[in-house]
Amino acid sequence: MADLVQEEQKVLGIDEEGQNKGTESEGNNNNNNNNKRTHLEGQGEKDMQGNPIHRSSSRPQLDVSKAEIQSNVEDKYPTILLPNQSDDLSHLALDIGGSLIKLVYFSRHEGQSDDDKRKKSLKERLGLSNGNRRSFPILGGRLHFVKFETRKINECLDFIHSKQLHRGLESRYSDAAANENAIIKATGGGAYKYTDLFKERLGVGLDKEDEMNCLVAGANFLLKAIRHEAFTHMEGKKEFVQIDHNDLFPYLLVNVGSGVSMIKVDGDGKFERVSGTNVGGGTYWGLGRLLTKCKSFDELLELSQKGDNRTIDMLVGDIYGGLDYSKIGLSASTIASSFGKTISEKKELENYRPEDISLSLLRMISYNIGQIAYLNALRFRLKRIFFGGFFIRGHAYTMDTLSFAVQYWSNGEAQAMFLRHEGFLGALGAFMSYEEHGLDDLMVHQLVERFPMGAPYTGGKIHGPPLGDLNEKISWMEKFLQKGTEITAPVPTTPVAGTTGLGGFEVPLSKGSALRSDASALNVGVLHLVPTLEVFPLLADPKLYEPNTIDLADPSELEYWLTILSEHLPDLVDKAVASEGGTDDAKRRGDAFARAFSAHLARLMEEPSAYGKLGLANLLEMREECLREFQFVDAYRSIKQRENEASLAVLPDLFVELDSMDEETRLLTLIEGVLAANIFDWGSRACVDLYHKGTIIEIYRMSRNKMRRPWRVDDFDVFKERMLGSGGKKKAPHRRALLFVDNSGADIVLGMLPLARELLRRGTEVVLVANSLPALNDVTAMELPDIVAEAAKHCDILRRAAEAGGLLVDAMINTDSSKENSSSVPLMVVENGCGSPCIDLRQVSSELAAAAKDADLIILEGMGRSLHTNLYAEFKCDALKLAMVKNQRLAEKLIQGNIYDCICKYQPSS
Ligand SMILES: CC(C)(COP(=O)(O)O)[C@@H](O)C(=O)NCCC(=O)O
Ligand SMILES: [Mn+2]
Repeated sequence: MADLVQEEQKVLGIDEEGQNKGTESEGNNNNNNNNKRTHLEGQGEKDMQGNPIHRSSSRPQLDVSKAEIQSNVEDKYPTILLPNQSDDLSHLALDIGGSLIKLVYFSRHEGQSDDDKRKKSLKERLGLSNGNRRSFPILGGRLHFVKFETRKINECLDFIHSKQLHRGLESRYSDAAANENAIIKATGGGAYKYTDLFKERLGVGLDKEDEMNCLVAGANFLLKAIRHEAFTHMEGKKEFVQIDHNDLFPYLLVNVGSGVSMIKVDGDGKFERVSGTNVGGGTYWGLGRLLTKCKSFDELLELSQKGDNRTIDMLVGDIYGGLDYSKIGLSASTIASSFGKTISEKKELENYRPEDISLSLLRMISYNIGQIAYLNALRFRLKRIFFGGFFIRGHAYTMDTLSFAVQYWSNGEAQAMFLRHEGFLGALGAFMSYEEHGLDDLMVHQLVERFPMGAPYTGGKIHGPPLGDLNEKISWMEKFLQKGTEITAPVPTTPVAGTTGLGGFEVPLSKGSALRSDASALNVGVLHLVPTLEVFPLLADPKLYEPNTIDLADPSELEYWLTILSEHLPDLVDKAVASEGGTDDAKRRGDAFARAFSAHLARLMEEPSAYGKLGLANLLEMREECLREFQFVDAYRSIKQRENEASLAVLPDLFVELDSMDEETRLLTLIEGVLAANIFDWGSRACVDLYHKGTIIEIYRMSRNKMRRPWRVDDFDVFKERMLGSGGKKKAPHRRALLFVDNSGADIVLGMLPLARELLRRGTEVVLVANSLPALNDVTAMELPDIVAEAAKHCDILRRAAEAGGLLVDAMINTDSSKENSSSVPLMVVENGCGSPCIDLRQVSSELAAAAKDADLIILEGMGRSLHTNLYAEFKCDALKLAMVKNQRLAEKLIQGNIYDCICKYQPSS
């Protein structure tokens, strides 16, 4: 296959037009639902200008038209869908501290689309029952994390009001009209201090929740529900840690606020404050302010970054004439006495640099806290210490100092850890105290964190109200062109020529400069709660499963892939804009998308762990999500259509050719066909270049002709033996095969469908597993029934199987068919629950999980699903991984081969 590169030159004639045709702009249908909100009336309540608001009831106004119970009859607590409910119902909780107000709010977005109905009826027909799946009190939604400075509390109130977050919080059980009963759960001192203000401005009361309770509830939720929430921080290096939920308790939670609380946590709601110290964040800030004249805590912290504490602290070396005190294990650089050097010198405060003072103070307080924390861990035999509280603030030096202290005093036995959402522990805990949200039951696989534009500026930093609707986002991105570096955010710093696309990403000016003192701060995304997601049941051991093959913690890998994604951008933007009819609105959105995605790339370049532990799969998904955020629904739709049509036109010939072969030759030809057709990949730079040089069919033929065995990874013979038997001995066919399909066009039509047909012919049920949402040119579960229906016109096997599987009903060809009256094993389609070129099998759709129950063969196809992710995954059943490697670096790294080499990796169930 390697000489395909030379072969490219010979192929002529394709152009990549088409993506502009047949598509219409869907316009910029902003979802600014706030405007649609029903008018509420009430007595005595005031709006933001102080005018009375009239409300008809204390409850949120729901549009219950077409309400439907969504569950099986046997479900005890059925969920009720309100398809016409126009806006989110929200829960809001607050942690009002001395310097920051933290908000956690929940928004619900769910409706039953036609596709949901299709899936439901398909599942019923195929008997894919919900099994023992529970029903959920929440339908799914999003948890948002936002911060405001307490001194700007009015901004916070405006934000709550503009998003109407205080509505829908009234008791859901009572019809009482009195809005005075409306409450928001709140913790922190400000919950007491600002009660009247909230009542006056928003007409709601603050229901105070105990701070300690909230901290623990928040920490427990995060540690159990969020993957890689915790991280260690040593010598400037973050490492995310996966904590086993069954081995979480007990732990020590050290909350470093103004003072310090040390809490031994033994379980949910089970904790005890075992110690504390009055020397904490308030001490640092108070002393620091007096000694340095700094105006803010952040300013003081920033100063410390440029400090040298040796001018202030007395070191062991100062006492021992530059030598270590090795007898008791103290090096010359160990601090013997914080601020000790100042006694012997005849200097006044003005003679010391504020930077050095700040650093000495920081080290003094952090070491002290670290040491007391360690002693308490020792006292109760706790091996993990989690630090949180406003003093930490993701500040690298503080974390390093605390870690060093714990490591030093415990001789490496205990470990200091930090939490990505540490600033939100209290608010989250207050949120958890609402009883009816059902959040405490959520599990890791039901949560997906996403980083929309706006999240970096709300969750991670204080920037006032986040960007709400699309138009706001676009104009905000446009402002960067004018404002450039003035805005403290991870954005490209220079305007880019051309209408669409950015040529590359630019890293904001250096770390530690005035521009960004928070370079190492972590972003907190929006948590999507998807109760229907499940762990793929056929994973051999979910605990050992790691989807990503490439480790982006390796800086050279990260740089390579960020650069690749950046280079792809202009082309992707062109496709996206064309897919929306090339209108001015689409161009504007395209530009904004390019800037937004470049900003993410730049942020990652600057701080690789800014978004937590990311693999290549996450990066590729982030690109798709970013497109969706700017309302590019399906950038490759016309390319997909065109390639489907071209491939379907030659499919009958392929069937004839295959049917003339003996079983063995046919199986080989089929696998060759899958590998060859995987070349149609619009996500690969090399392949896209190739498409300029030939028609779809020419490229497919050429690729087929080059499919000489042995492939770079070639387990075909073992697979063949399982399929066809050996030495005259036949083997029972597989019961059910799950085929994880990849691209549209030749890949699905000339590759995977013929393979599915062969399995069906042998009596194996086939489930085609496709994306729930578009990603590059991948075929989606929505698109598949039509493609199958078209293919079935030329093939009885497919037709009968598709009828048996209910697919032709979906494609509206034969509405009378059912499983019972067909003699064939069924061909089915299920969605996989994702919208990315890769697949993380820890989070798949419930349909797929249900379909997997009876499966004894899985076939993963394509680079995204079987190379970038899952190459090393092990399964409980037979697994075949098929892909063409369409990237030179990856080929060299993973299979010591070349671009266009193929893998056919077969792993029989053990
Ligand atoms: C995005 C992809 C994983 C899609 O591959 P597929 O799963 O369709 O085989 C792949 O095209 C890819 O890794 N592209 C980026 C690298 C490159 O342009 O070479
Ligand atoms: Mn693909």
